Amino acid sequence: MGVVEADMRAALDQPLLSVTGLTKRYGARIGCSDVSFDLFPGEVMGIVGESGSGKSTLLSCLAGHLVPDEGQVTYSGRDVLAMAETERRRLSRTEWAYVHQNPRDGLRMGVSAGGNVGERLMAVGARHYGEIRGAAADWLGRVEIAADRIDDRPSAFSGGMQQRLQIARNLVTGPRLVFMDEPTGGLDVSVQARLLDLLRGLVRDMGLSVIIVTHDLAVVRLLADRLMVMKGGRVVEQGLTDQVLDDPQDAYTQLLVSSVLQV
Ligand SMILES: Nc1ncnc2c1ncn2[C@@H]1O[C@H](COP(=O)(O)OP(=O)(O)OP(=O)(O)O)[C@@H](O)[C@H]1O
Repeated sequence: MGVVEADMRAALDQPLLSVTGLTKRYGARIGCSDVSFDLFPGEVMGIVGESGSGKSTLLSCLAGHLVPDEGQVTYSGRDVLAMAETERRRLSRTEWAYVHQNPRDGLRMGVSAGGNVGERLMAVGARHYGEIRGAAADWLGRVEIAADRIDDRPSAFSGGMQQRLQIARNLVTGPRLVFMDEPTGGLDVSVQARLLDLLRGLVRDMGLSVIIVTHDLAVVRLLADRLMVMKGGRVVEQGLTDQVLDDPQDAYTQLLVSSVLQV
């Protein structure tokens, strides 16, 4: 084995994100409690659980939108919670991305579709107008938005198109770690299926590491390598997605899986 290959193997053996004992309280109420897991490069982890189980709180703590009360988060060997705000912001613009459930929260509605994608490149230093527009056009194509819509504002787009635009805006800078909060929530079933297919292709092609929060087990079945089930702020079960869904060990997971099968 060559030195470069050995180095790459060693890097892949290290978790990209390592979380230990993460706890967030809202006064006396528990948001999430004692959450621990490792996420490896190129891995997709799904977080499922009923409403109020702590999924969004956990994702917000991981992405740096909320400060946890206890625990450790290490990204690529760096202590995220000890980072200066400027450094964490830089990570959020470069190596991380965050896809919101509501595209309006992740897009600038008053800026054209091309501008929405292009300004992310400018935020990481791109200056050449022709190249920025070229990259934006390329990314609109990758998320199946017609080239002649590049100058339209997102408010003129359907919900599914807005979500695809939000994904393009997030991925244009080539992040390594993407946080997704119910990315298919609020969309029609047929639109969801198309979006999921697109997401799956992008995740695979770009080798992305993803943490995806959803209440939809079909979404994790399709996208996630590993699955974490939450209830009352705690992780009740985690493991390989197929294993957890086909042979759930925890009583709550069994209920969750069987309730979906009965629908
Ligand atoms: N800003 C807040 N102030 C007080 N309590 C909060 C706040 N945000 C969340 N909580 C509480 O923390 C717990 C976890 O909520 P969280 O929103 O993380 O769950 P969730 O699994 O994401 O739910 P949903 O699927 O409905 O978004 C709940 O008991 C909730 O009431």
